[in-house]
Amino acid sequence: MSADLAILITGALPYGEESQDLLLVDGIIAAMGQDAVTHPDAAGAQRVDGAGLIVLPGLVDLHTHLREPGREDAETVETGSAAAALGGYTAIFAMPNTDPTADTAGVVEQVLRLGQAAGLVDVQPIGAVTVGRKGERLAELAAMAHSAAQVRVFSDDGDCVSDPLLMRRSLEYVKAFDGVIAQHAQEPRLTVGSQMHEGAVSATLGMTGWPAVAEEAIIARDCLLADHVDSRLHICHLSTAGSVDIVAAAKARGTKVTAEVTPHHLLLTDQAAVGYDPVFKVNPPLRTSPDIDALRRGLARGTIDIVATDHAPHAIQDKECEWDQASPGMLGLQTALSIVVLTMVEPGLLDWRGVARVMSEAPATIGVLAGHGRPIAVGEPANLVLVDAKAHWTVRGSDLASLSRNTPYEGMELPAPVMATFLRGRPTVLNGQLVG
Ligand SMILES: NC(=O)N[C@@H](CC(=O)O)C(=O)O
Ligand SMILES: [Zn+2]
Ligand SMILES: [Zn+2]
Repeated sequence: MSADLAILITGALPYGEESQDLLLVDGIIAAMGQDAVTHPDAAGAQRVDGAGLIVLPGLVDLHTHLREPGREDAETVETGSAAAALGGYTAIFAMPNTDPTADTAGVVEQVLRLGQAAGLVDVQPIGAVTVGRKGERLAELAAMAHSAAQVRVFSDDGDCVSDPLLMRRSLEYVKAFDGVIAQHAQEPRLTVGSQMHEGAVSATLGMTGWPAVAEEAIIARDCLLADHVDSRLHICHLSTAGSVDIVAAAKARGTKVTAEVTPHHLLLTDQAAVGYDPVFKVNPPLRTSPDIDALRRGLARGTIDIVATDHAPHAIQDKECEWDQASPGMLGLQTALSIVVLTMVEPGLLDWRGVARVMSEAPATIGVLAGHGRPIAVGEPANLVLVDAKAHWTVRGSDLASLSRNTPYEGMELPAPVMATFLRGRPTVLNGQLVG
């Protein structure tokens, strides 16, 4: 019997290593190398020319904002899924700061089903820690965990779970189902009215600052809490050199803490604010060059576990306005891999195995997501991305699949465009374009 769906990728380079053919049959990597060509399903397979292209496991984003339900003018599950597939992702975790908040089994199941209907990536909902993300009482974490969405990651992202007792209780609670609390580390009292990083540039511009200590104080507290109750803690969008040191110290004493950095915090600094263009307004704010150096080194040596996009689409009227009125956040899904290549691979800080680790394997492990972040090997799910490491592309917000245009990289020429993405052996992207 012949296969329903067979694809032969010829001459591609798994992890940037030696050239091989890969045969994908009915969602699985059926054969590799010489066996791929002699396999009975190879003759009838659709051929994809992979000559010279890097093959990685499909990317996994632990931190995406889709704006559905509630702000479908800024992004929908479908448009965000398209941006993700074009960026090389096969799975994304959707943050719960929607309207209504994803704090019940009903809402997380709605997001799950919208993702399945779009069918471009696996959309895995994140549940809110507290009801309405108000930081007052715990949401029904177990109901979300045991729902069809099988939520394992919980976060009040956009806001910090600042009450230490609620934070402790949530950490203890999610242990029952191997859950993790993903903390947006921002001490609210130290960041009242903050607009950008507190430092020399904010002083010159006369903007209210968000000091590094407002992030670091919460990370230190939560590492101690996670250690005390022996639970899993994940730190969202870590942005300062001091935060890297705190996480390194906590890991050294055995705390179950993991951490993420965004592409924009690996590249951009608070200097970007001098033109008062709100496209550069983001939480946590863009920091300084020494912070960037520490983040890159932290990611290279594993103190920081993953890169997550914090893809945060915002409608034009929420971004193209006065800086202090603008919503914080920037697009990330379609540019993340290119920025990681620019900031980590090209300077020699990370090889392609390292990229697979920080953008696919480790995020899937932290989020307890089966079928993603798996090795490129026979018998494994065919979730794959093909990247042209020798080519470049120019970022145009108007060309991106997102409904919003708030990319901080407008007009920049970036390396390593995504050429193809496969979700369970089916192409979602070919020749850099969405399929179907
Ligand atoms: N990162 C941001 O600046 N904004 C995020 C919220 C968040 O990640 O804190 C958003 O939802 O827009
Ligand atoms: Zn956040
Ligand atoms: Zn976020």
